[in-house]
Amino acid sequence: MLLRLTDEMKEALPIIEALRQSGHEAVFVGGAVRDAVLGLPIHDVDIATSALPEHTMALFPKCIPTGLQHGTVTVMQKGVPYEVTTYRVESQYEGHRKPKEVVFVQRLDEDLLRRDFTMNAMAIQMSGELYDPYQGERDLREKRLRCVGDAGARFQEDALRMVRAVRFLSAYELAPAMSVWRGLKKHGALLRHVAMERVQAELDKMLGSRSPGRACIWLASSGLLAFWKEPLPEKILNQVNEALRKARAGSESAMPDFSLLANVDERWAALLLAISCGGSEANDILSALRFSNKRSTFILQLIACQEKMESAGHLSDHDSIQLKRSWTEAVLRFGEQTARHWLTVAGSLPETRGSLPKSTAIYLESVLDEMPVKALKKLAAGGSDLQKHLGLPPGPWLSGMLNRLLLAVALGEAANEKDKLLALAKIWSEEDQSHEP
Ligand SMILES: Nc1ccn([C@@H]2O[C@H](COP(=O)(O)OP(=O)(O)OP(=O)(O)O)[C@@H](O)[C@H]2O)c(=O)n1
Repeated sequence: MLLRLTDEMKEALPIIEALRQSGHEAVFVGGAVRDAVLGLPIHDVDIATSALPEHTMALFPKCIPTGLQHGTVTVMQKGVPYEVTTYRVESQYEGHRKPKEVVFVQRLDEDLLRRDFTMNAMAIQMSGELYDPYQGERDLREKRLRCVGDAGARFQEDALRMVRAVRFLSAYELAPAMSVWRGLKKHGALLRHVAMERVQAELDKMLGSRSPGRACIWLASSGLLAFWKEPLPEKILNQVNEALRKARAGSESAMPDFSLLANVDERWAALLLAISCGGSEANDILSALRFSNKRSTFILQLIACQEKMESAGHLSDHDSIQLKRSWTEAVLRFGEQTARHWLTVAGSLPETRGSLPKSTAIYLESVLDEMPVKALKKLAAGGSDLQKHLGLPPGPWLSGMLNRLLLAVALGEAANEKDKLLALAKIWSEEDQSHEP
């Protein structure tokens, strides 16, 4: 079968030509080949070669030995990095305590044989000819996910492949070959040996793909969630499985509308909310998955913002003063950017999980646009102005007073002028003192 090389592959042709001129084989492999066969946009172009890493390095002045023990050299071509990996096989699985050994080989079909799925075990020559010894193209045409050779052996070699299977099933709308499904059910527990960082990266790709809702449902039916290295508390695991089981039974309407969310962390927040996780359950899941502080803070803030807005009620009642007040407090607490992200997330939620009606989102957006101040640093009076004016030493009262003034200005109940704010603070502080016992 002859394919048209994609533009990204054409850009990488000089690397293949140079390797071939020095007497080595070199071909395109991996996900780019799979996506090119499907006519989908391709991401990273990977190259496999019969050349040993030291030969590849000697050929290209601009290269980085990114994974020499695995035979991988990153070659820079017009500022773009390409992974060039020597044909290799791995020693057979002998239990997780024994590290696998990489052995370089001379033949492409041997290299393809060690790969996970038939659709990932194809190669494209520089002529555009497809090399497909394990019928990956036929499996793709027939919408089937099949392992290269024995599924159990492939999953034992690398248990993360079971999570990859779930991603591929959903992203490419495939059905698992019987052997793949049996393999998933039989070897799920091996996932306990996989570092959570790798699981997280795979789940990120899943959630970032075209059909995260379907992926979640596959994930639940595969049973893989029970076998994380960092296990989820039983209660949360049951809750997640139950929510995903409902989503499966009630079709995708129990899932967020992920197509509205471009950002993967917005998708995480929407998913966690859709499966009824509050802040503390979400925190447990994100820390088990080793999310960075920055990412989990953002996701947890989106969840906290939803909880705050839901507790205000009236999400469909624009005239509610309480709604405007809660929204203003939320913007000041979580910051303008997070509040805007929340509007998108809340609009994507299923109706059963407090979805934000479009008309309310438009109203809240206009409130936000017109808010006179959105952060403390924009307040016309600062902490030292207040201390001086009220003649009080610094203390916890100060931040309370500043936030009270900020809210009044943000709600349009006070002007953002220093003299007026100081006068207001004086009145409030006198009132507070008169109420003290
Ligand atoms: N656990 C794994 C990971 C990768 N591969 C092989 O290495 C290739 C490249 O892997 P990677 O870049 O991680 O994934 P892709 O298949 O390219 O998919 P995507 O780009 O969507 O992540 C895969 O196509 C597959 O042939 C494998 O056999 N087993």
